[in-house]
Amino acid sequence: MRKIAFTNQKGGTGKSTSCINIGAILGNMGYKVLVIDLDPQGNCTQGFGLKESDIQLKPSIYDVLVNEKPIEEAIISTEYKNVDVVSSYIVLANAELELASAMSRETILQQAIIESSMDYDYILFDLPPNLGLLTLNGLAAANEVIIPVDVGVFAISGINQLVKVINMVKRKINQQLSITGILLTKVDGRTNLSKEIHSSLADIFGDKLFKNVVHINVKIAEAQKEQKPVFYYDKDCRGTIEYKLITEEIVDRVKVI
Ligand SMILES: Nc1ncnc2c1ncn2[C@@H]1O[C@H](COP(=O)(O)OP(=O)(O)OP(=O)(O)O)[C@@H](O)[C@H]1O
Repeated sequence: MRKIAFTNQKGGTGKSTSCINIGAILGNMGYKVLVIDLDPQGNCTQGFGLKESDIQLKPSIYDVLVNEKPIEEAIISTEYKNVDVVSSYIVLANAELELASAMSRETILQQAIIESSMDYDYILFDLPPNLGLLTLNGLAAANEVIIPVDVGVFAISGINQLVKVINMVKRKINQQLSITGILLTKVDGRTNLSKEIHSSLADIFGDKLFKNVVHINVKIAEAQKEQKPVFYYDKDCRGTIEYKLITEEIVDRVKVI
């Protein structure tokens, strides 16, 4: 079972978009996929078309973390092939405070997954835009990390800080964790800036930088507004094609420990 966390403490870098679209494409390829939404904004939950009425019928990730509900009880199936979701909504924002004095608070999700009998090919975690307790739980439960980087607002200092946190989690709570890839999102093909950033990230991260990138594509944003993965919104648009290429890279990528 591959467990991949999408993380970047910067907001709006394409974490949810990548999680939704890569999850949908993996599912369509025949892999069994669970998407765990760890962001109180619930973008991934909504991105798979789940409505408040679907969410209220089941425990959410909040109940798994704070109320010790077994994670299997929080699984909701979506209308998209092979994709299930553990949902999140705004109440999850309280978890940071409510768990502040809990025992082993960074590894609650890791334990919940270990204790479950879930059988997925891929678990994808959408993490919030900060380096708090929810992010730590995601990094502790995953064994791989993908860092979506918005080239338009890129800052190397932010990536360096994130890599330090990932290394700290690896040393202290999860030796399995490794960076699978840096994914450039919202690339504007008309500017040289993207090319410069691509080559400076390639110098630092070498093979870890995905060969494929995601360009700015209006269909991706439209699909998200319609609460659908772009693959199911427009099969032939550039956004779908690029996310398919990236998903193939993820499937083929040999883990670098
Ligand atoms: N390639 C793209 N082309 C056009 N719009 C995009 C693209 N990728 C993401 N977006 C849009 O950018 C916005 C932010 O994306 P997204 O929600 O995936 O970022 P995030 O990193 O998950 O954000 P947050 O940090 O707030 O959780 C969304 O409105 C999304 O539709």
